[in-house]
Amino acid sequence: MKKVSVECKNICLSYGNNEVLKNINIKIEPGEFFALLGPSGSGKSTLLRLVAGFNQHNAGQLLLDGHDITHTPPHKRNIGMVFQSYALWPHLSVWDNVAFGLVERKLPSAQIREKTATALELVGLSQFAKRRPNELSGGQQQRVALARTIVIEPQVLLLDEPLSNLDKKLRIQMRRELLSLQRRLGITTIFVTHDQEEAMTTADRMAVLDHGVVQQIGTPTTLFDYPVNRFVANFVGTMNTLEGKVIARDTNKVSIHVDTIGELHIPVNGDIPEGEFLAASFRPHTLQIHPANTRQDPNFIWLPGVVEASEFLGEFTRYQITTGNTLITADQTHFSEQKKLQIGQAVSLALTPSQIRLLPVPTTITG
Ligand SMILES: Nc1ncnc2c1ncn2[C@@H]1O[C@H](COP(=O)(O)OP(=O)(O)OP(=O)(O)O)[C@@H](O)[C@H]1O
Repeated sequence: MKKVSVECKNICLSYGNNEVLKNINIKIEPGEFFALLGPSGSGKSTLLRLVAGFNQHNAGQLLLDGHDITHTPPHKRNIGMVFQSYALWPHLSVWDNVAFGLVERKLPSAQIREKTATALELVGLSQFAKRRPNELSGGQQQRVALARTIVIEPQVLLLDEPLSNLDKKLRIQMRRELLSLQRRLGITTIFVTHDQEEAMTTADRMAVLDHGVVQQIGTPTTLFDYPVNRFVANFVGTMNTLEGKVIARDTNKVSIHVDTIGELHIPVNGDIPEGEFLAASFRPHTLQIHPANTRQDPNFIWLPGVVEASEFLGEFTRYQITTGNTLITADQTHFSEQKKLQIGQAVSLALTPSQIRLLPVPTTITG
C-alpha cells in the first residue's frame, strides 16, 4: 500500500457566522502518526470530518497525495474513520461487523474471508469472531472498530478520540497497541484528542489548535521544550511565568526587570527589542529547591521563595512557592520524609538560565 500525505492549505470553515477553522495549514507526511490536540470546541473534530469528507470547507484546498480532493465524496476518498462511539452494528457478530465494508464493496467471498481473518488477527480478536459487540469489553469493542476500518485498506486512518470511552489503564494499553498497529501497517494516521499525554506519547508530530487556529506544529518534544506561546506551553504541561520588561540586551542575552523580584539575565538567540514585555517561562521540573541560606552558585539564577502548598504525587512532590508576588510551581523528586519542605518555609530556587523560554505576554483582545 502506497503511503500518502494529507495537506490542508489555507482551509477555512464557518457555521453561519461562527468561524470554526481559520486558515489551517498543515502537511501530514506519508506514514506519519499525527495528533490534533486542543480543548473542547477548538475545531479538532470539524477538521477531521473535513478530511473524511463529511464537512465541506468554505475556502482552501485539501490534498491527498498531492491531489485536490475537495470535491471528492467521502466514499471515494479511500479514508477510514474510527469514531469515539465505535458505531458497531449491535445485531451483527464481530466477524460480520468487520466484514461489512468488504461485503458492501461486493468483493469475492474468498477475499472477504481472507481479509476479515487478517484484520481480526491484527487486532488480536480472532477467537471472538462469533461474539456480538455487547459480549465484549470496551477495549475489545474498540479493536473491532479498528479492524472494521483497516479491513478496507484505507490510505489514511482517522481516529476521533478513539480511547476516550476506556478507563485509564486500558487507555494506556490500547494506545500502545494502536501505535504498534499503525507502525506495522505504515498508514498515515490523524488522531484527535484533548488529552495531551495521549498525544505526546503516540504522535510523531502534532498540531495544537485553539479557537480554530493552529497555534504550533511540531514533535512532542519541540512543543514541550520550545512552545511558541503560553497557550501551547500550558496545554502540553505546566509552565511558570514571570512577566517583565526588557531593559537591556546584548548579542546573546537580555536583562528583564520583573516587579518585586529584580533583574533576570537570560540567554537568547533571536532579536528582542528593548522595552518589550515578555514572560520568562520555565517548567516545574527545571527548578531546584534549596534551603534559604544556600551558597548561591553563579551559574544559576536565584529566586527567594516561601512554600505555600505541597502535593505528594507519588513519583514527585509538587510545591506551590511564592516568589516576589508570583506563585510558581516546582517539582521535586525523591524527597525523603525528613527533607520534605514545610508550609511557610523560606527557600532559594535555582533556575538554569538555558531552560528559560521567553514567551509573548498575551495582549487583551477587545471587541
Ligand atoms: N454541525 C455544526 N453546526 C454548527 N456548529 C458546529 C457544528 N459542529 C461543530 N460546531 C461548532 O464548531 C466548533 C468546533 O467544534 P468541534 O466539534 O470541531 O470541536 P472539538 O475541538 O472537536 O471539540 P470536542 O473536543 O468537544 O469534540 C464548536 O464551537 C462547535 O459548537
